[in-house]
Amino acid sequence: MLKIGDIEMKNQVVLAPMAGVCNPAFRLIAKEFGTGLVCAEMVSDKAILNGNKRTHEMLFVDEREKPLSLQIFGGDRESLVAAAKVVDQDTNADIIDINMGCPAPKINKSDAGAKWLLDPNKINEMVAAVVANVSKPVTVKMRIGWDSDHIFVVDNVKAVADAGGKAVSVHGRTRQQLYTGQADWSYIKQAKEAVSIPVIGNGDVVTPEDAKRMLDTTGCDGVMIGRGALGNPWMLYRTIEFLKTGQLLSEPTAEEKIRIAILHMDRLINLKGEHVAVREMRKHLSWYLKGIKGSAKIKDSIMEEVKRDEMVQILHNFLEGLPQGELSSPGNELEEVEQVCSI
Ligand SMILES: Cc1cc2nc3c(=O)[nH]c(=O)nc-3n(C[C@H](O)[C@H](O)[C@H](O)COP(=O)(O)O)c2cc1C
Repeated sequence: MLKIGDIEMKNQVVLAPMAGVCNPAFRLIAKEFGTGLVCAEMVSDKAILNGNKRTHEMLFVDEREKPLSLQIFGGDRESLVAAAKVVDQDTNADIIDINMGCPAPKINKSDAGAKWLLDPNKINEMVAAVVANVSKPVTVKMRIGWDSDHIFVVDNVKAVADAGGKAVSVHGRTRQQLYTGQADWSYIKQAKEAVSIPVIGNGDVVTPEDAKRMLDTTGCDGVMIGRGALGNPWMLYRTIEFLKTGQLLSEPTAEEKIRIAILHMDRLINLKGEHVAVREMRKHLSWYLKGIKGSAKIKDSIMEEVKRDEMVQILHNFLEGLPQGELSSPGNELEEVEQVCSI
């Protein structure tokens, strides 16, 4: 089981933090699909300290999302500690996570994200300073290293553990790799063997079988899923069920995908208003529709749509035009979904 500090997750499946994706609308869906721990998108320490309205919204945590991990990033110890204190005292988050994996040049230029990976001593001092100033458990999410010549993952996870960090997530790629190549899970195994705090493995888990293979081959305590869950929160509950029972549930029907996509859009509208939400939803809809035969022909109209009701109409018209077989496949997955999730 996955336990971080005193917080026990109900399973080992973790939704990865994803900027532009992991807001309360999607996190809640992931939670309703059974996910043990959901992570919020990263928030800048400076933005937290400046306290603008948008950042304040990013710190909002719905009671139903708990346990939830809220991730902050920054390159300066003082401001990271100060931002962590705000998250500790003023938010409903359960865990404070520090980003040490972001490869964006703009972020690395200010010594934040993956830049930390070059110096285990700095990591140790910074994590210790955050831990000393907050009461919530502190965790770190990192890549294995900066580039193939600077892979300090073992020293870095030890630095986190020695500083009082309560868990570490390891994405099996270097900063230089960005998202290319394949995540190297052997480093996740090395990390797990180096520390006694929980290690959450991450990188290229796109099927329930991948998740089991990662747990079995690395010995990690939890499995973090990012891109595999985009437009596909079923991946999360199918993984949970597969790990629990060994049973591989069938994929959702087109009808089910569209039902959840509309629920996602409506929650996003509640959160951000129709103007922003419908535009933001375009990318999600293209993910939800992936793999549904014939969906390419509505992609253009979705990309241009600005109104919720018209978007729903496009989706319903598309569904009506689908042959019966596309609506319900042989497995009774609608029933399976209802059993597993509460929506
Ligand atoms: C759209 C997107 C946004 C991301 N944003 C964050 C983020 O805010 N914080 C973070 O630590 N990682 C972020 N990541 C990295 C993921 O958390 C994860 O480490 C990476 O996608 C590898 O896992 P995967 O193969 O399961 O996708 C992001 C990834 C994607 C695709």
